[in-house]
Amino acid sequence: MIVTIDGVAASGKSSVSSGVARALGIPYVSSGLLYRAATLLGLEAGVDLHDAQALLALLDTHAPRLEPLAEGNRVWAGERELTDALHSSRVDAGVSVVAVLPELRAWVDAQLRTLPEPFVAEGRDMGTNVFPQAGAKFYLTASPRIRAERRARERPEDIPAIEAALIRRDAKDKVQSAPAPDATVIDTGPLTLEGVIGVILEGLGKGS
Ligand SMILES: Nc1ncnc2c1ncn2[C@@H]1O[C@H](COP(=O)(O)OP(=O)(O)OP(=O)(O)O)[C@@H](O)[C@H]1O
Ligand SMILES: Nc1ccn([C@H]2C[C@H](O)[C@@H](COP(=O)(O)O)O2)c(=O)n1
Repeated sequence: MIVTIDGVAASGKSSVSSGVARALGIPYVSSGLLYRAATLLGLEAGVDLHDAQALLALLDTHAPRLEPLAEGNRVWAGERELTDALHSSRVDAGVSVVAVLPELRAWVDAQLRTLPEPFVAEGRDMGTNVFPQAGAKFYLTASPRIRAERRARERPEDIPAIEAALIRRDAKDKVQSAPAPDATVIDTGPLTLEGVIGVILEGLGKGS
């Protein structure tokens, strides 16, 4: 079984997916971390983030791999753990450039499609492009202000700066971020994290 949870930036995809995965006793898969890993490696090597061939060469050398655990995904490049470095504002600002490159999308999709079921997959195009056959699909939204207020609890920048960056990233990610026609769209704005997880479990017939 595959459950997909897509949505806009900072809409709660990874927190919600982790909660749903733990309730189901299966892993979740954070596809955005692979785009973030490619971005981090590109920034560290000083390559042009528009240069797909240079990025693919780095991915070939460092071979980053996703460890999809229910409590939180980790990314490794050989013995080095990249996870903590993947959510900096620098990576946030560059990742949308990398994520529109067809060659990079093909690389991420190929990694994801090797993973053994069952799992919850979160990202932008899990329900549309990568796993169109998924048994259940959800799509999370919330206003930019609410998302910025939530994110401000974990970043040093102030709410207006985070909100502006989220609006910019939404625009850049728009092409690959449309909800699947058969996805249940959830406005998380008025809901707590536990509330969103509860709505999804209810939708899966696993509610309490
Ligand atoms: N319904 C909610 N109510 C309150 N806080 C929430 C809710 N959903 C998520 N959060 C909080 O919002 C922040 C962003 O959530 P999270 O990192 O899961 O989003 P994301 O969509 O995976 O982000 P990104 O697109 O940047 O990877 C976290 O601090 C999380 O705890
Ligand atoms: N399936 C996906 C997952 C992610 N992306 C892009 C869009 C984001 O800007 C970036 C990081 O994702 P996040 O950690 O914010 O979920 O990667 C995508 O295009 N497709």
